[in-house]
This record gives sequence, C-alpha cells and structure tokens, in this order.
Amino acid sequence: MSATTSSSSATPPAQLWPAPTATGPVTATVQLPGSKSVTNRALLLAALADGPGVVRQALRSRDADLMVSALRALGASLTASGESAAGVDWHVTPGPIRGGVSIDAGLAGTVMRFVPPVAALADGPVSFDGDAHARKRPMGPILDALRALGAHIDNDALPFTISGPLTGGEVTIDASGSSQFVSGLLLTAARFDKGVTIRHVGPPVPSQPHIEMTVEMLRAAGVTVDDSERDAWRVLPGPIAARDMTVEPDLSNAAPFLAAALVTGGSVTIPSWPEQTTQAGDALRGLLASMGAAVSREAGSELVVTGSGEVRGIDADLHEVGELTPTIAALAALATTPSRIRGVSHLRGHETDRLAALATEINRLGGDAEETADGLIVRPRALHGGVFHSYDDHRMATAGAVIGLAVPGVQVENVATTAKTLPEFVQMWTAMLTGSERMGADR
Ligand SMILES: O=C(O)C1=C[C@@H](OP(=O)(O)O)[C@@H](O)[C@H](O)C1
Ligand SMILES: C=C(OP(=O)(O)O)C(=O)O
Repeated sequence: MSATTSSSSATPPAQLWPAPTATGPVTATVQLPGSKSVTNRALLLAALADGPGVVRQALRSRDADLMVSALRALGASLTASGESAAGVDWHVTPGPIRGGVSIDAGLAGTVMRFVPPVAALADGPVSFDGDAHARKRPMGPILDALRALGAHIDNDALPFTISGPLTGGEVTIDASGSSQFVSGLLLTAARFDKGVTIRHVGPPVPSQPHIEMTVEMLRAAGVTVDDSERDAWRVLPGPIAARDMTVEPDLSNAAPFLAAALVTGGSVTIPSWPEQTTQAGDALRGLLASMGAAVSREAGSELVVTGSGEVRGIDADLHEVGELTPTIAALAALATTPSRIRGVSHLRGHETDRLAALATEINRLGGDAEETADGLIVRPRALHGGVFHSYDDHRMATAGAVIGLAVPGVQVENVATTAKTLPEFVQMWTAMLTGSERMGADR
C-alpha cells in the first residue's frame, strides 16, 4: 500500500493542550513528587551498593522508569512498594553487573551519562540508544573519559556499545558542556579498581550544585571524595554503603507553579521545601524575589511565594541552575521591563536547543526574544494566543503553560512530554487553578 493511501502511515496531528488562563489570583498549596536528579542518583548508587537498600518517595516518571529498567537490565533487582501520589519506595538488591544487554536512555541525560560507567563494569558488551534527539545530545567528553580509563566504545554519541574492563585512574575532561559528565564518572568511580581522579580543563563547568549533589550523596554512602581543588575530583576505590534514604521533592518542578503566583498576583505554597539542599531549584527563592515576588519560608519548612500582580524583568546568570531557564524566560516574556539571561550556552545540548526553542516560541506568540551566544534577551511586548511548541522538552511545555496563564488562546503542543519528570503536570496545574486547597503528592 502506498504512503498516500495508508492512514496508518500519516503523521499524527500534533496534540494541542489549551493552556488555561487564570481568571484571578491563584491561591494554592502544591505538593511535588520527588526530585528526578536525587531519584536517579539514589537508584544507581543503591544498585552498586554493598547490600540491599531502600529509596523512599522516589519519583515515578519517564526518566526514573528508564533508570529502573537500565539497572534491572544490568542485573540489579528493584521492587516497588507503597506506591502513591508521593512516589514509590524502591527496594534495591544489587547483583553482579551483567553484559549482553541493551539500554534505552530515552531523552534522559541522567541515564545516558550516568549508566555507561556502570555498564563498563559488566561482564560483556552493553549497547545504548535513545530517542531521536538523544542522539544529538553531547556525549563525547564522557565517552572519551571512559576510553581513557580502559573501556572500548564504538561511537562518540548514542547509539554506542561499551565494553570493559575498566580499571579507573586519572582522566582529563572538558565538562563545560554538561556537569553530568563529571557526575556520571563520580557516581560509579568507587567501584573502579583504581577509583578515579577527574581534572576539568576548559570553560567553566555548569550546574555546580548538581555536582555537589553527587558528591554529597557519595559521601552519605561512605565513599571518600576529595573535591578540595577547583575543577578536580578524586574518588577512592571502596564499597558504596547500602542505605535507606528518602528523596526530596523536586524543586525545579516547583518553578512553573511558583511562577503562577507572580503571573496572577496570587500565592503558592510548596510544603517540605528542604532547609538545606543541593537542588538547583532552591535558587528560585532569590530569582523570583528579583522578579517581584515576596518569598518566605514558614515554620515546618513551607515555601510561600506571593506575587504583586506585576512581573519585573531580570538580569541573571543561570550558569549554575540552567534547568530553571525555561520558567524564568516565560516570566520574562510577561514582565514589564527587559530581561537578560546569561551563562547558559550549554542549554543548546539539553532536551532541545532551549535558547532557540524559547526565542522561537515566545516570538511566535508576538513576543520579543532574542538569542545571544550564551542566553536570551527578552523585551516587554504584548503577546497573543497561538501554538507553543514543546520540542519534546518537558520544561518547554511547562513554560508554555506559564505564559498561557496570562495570554488567552495559548495551546501547548505535546504537553504529555511533561511525563519526563512530572507525569501529573496537567492535573496538578488544573487543580491549582480550580482552587483545590491541596494538590499533588501527599508527602
Ligand atoms: O545531574 C543532574 O541531575 C542534572 C544536571 C544538569 O545538567 P547540565 O549540567 O547538563 O545542565 C541539569 O540541567 C539536569 O537537569 C540534571
Ligand atoms: C536538562 C534536563 O534534563 P536531563 O537530565 O535529561 O539533562 C532538565 O530536566 O532540565
């Protein structure tokens, strides 16, 4: 049958979600499920540990499910209990690391960068592939590093096959494209015979808090990590202790909900905001205050963000917290004064080229956004309705939802892509706007 007569071969129509427009100030308490970054580190460390462990209130999402499948394929046993809106408790029993398997990384940076070092310890070759766009995400520096440490790898990006043995040792790497190159090597390094010493040479490494998260979680598992020298990390070989730990709520996924307080002049409360955390989302407290919000932390560690009805522009270097850029850019598109976002050229290697995507989609709605070499300039201009494309990027989809709060007629294409880290996004967003007192996960 020819393509023109086969309905099954036709491109399916884009799924458009009418982003709800707020009819007044939002007042809501939003409980967020667990952090993607903490969940996927915790699962991987549990699978490499010296005995059975538990990861509690873990995120259930596409990226987390991909990590679970990858670790199972490599020989760990993971069983779920207590599944609720708050997440799931994973009981993880490590096993001998098994080769001869294929891993699907989807579009998950934490799978494509964190799992190959584990696979290099397997007793046979392990193949990796992912979504079409995943093949474009930068992998070269971590694959070169694994080669330098002893592994054989047949490509410089997805798809590739990796085989050990990997002994570890010293390696120099340019991690300016992604902090995940460093985190990926560090997470497994204690299991390499010689441990690992990583030296970064190149423009500054982004997302330092995510590297701190890696180091902190390794130390909590009894691993010796020396990060006293700038741009160098040393992990001694040794056991990774089995733990029983609980995942913090995902503070980066709080961003669009907190942004709703600014856009509508309302108030959004996030319970269980950690007192101390390495999550990038903690920077929202300062960023949203600069854009005009009143931000307070209440007893019992609730975070409350209250908008005045006016969103102010911002000049911010988001190099350390790049994953907050889509929400900040959406707010900038609704602001009364110009904004400049700097330091985030590495976002071109995220789920999509986020700088190009944000400028294109804001301008498609009548806005005035300009890409720079390392960020965006967004100037105030009245927006109109239209389709906001997500590019299979969960944070683009939620950025479209934020704009839709203030601009009637915004339709977000493929909002289902939010399943990467927050499968309940649409229900939680709708509940926030319809005034349910508490919504989201019960933590
Ligand atoms: O290690 C992690 O969990 C992450 C590190 C960061 O990656 P980059 O350093 O590539 O930006 C961040 O943007 C990503 O969402 C999650
Ligand atoms: C960059 C992101 O994800 P990943 O872990 O796939 O790199 C993100 O969640 O913003």
